[in-house]
Amino acid sequence: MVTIFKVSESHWLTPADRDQLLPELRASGWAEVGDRDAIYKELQFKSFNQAFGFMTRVALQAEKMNHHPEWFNVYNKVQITLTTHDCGGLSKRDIKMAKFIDKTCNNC
Ligand SMILES: C[C@H](O)[C@H](O)[C@H]1CNC2=NC(N)=NC(=O)C2=N1
Repeated sequence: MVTIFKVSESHWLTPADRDQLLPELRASGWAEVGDRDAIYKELQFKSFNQAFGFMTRVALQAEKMNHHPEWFNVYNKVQITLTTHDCGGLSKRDIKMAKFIDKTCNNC
């Protein structure tokens, strides 16, 4: 008898998950936060208009996923921290959101 464990997307990432999933995000500019189990990236756009348009698209995705970034915007810069509050650290939702962010900002 095979037992299949379905791990929810908001489950804490195991070390093996991290070894598999984080290198790709590090390569696109994400960094692990020193004092939190979270990942961080700074984005710079051509204008505030571009930055806010990006934030609008991410906000809609956040609502769709029920997974919200911690972010800070000054003019054309957006600082983003991703972590899963429900599990107190990184989960697959953070990986999914980071990939969406990278796709949406066209490697800005
Ligand atoms: C009540 C609501 O569903 C939860 O608080 C959701 C909302 N958005 C969230 N966003 C993030 N980043 N982590 C969460 O655990 C989370 N949980």
